[in-house]
Amino acid sequence: MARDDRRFEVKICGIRTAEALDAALDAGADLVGFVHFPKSPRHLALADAPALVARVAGRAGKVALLVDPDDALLRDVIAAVSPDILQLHGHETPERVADIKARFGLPVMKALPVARREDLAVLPAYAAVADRILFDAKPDPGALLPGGNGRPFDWALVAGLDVNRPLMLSGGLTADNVPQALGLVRMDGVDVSSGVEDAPGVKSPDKIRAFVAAARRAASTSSLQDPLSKARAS
Ligand SMILES: O=C(O)c1ccccc1N[C@@H]1O[C@H](COP(=O)(O)O)[C@@H](O)[C@H]1O
Repeated sequence: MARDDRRFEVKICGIRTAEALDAALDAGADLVGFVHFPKSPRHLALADAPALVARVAGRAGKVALLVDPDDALLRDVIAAVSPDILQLHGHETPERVADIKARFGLPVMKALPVARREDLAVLPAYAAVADRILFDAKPDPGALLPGGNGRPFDWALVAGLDVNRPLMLSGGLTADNVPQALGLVRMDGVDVSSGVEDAPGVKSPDKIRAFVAAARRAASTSSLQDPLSKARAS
């Protein structure tokens, strides 16, 4: 599908409470993310997942976020969350991404950590097997979390990419900076966790509403911009 025909998607990630979920759904988020990673302050225990995700009731796509999961964990998370998309946010190789897709029959969004242009060398290999690509800031070596650090990267690095897959931007996005980000790069969607929180793991309904509105406004003008893409094409 050509990029212009795709709906711009807003994802609110790291949801653990009914209040946050309802805020995301009422604000019109397209995707809601549930983190299964015990080191994260946004970790959603499998036992708590079914009751929470039942509230989604088809109003948004459900994304299960995992970090280097083995097959047993994937099976358990899929049973508890019934996700529409698996988000792989670890060091999964392209071969493992293809293997997970084949085994579990769900679309996969692969997160790629970005700090420098060289980090994008792996993009073609992942774009060949993943259904979507998510760009996130590369964490510092030894960081506790591979994502969800509330940290932006140089968005210009992902401007003007020619990839036949939906691309999402994440990493330190907020209602305040998402217009600037989408003014610089054209993306198929944005993903946020820390930027809609009052404290790590504590979502703010007000910030969720503000982010969804700001992202939608910015996306509606972004397709006219992407100055770096235009400069590269000419
Ligand atoms: O949110 C987490 O705790 C998390 C844990 C492990 C891997 C990824 C995680 N979050 C994802 O990271 C990006 C950026 O988040 P932020 O907005 O900078 O906080 C986003 O895709 C989250 O889904």
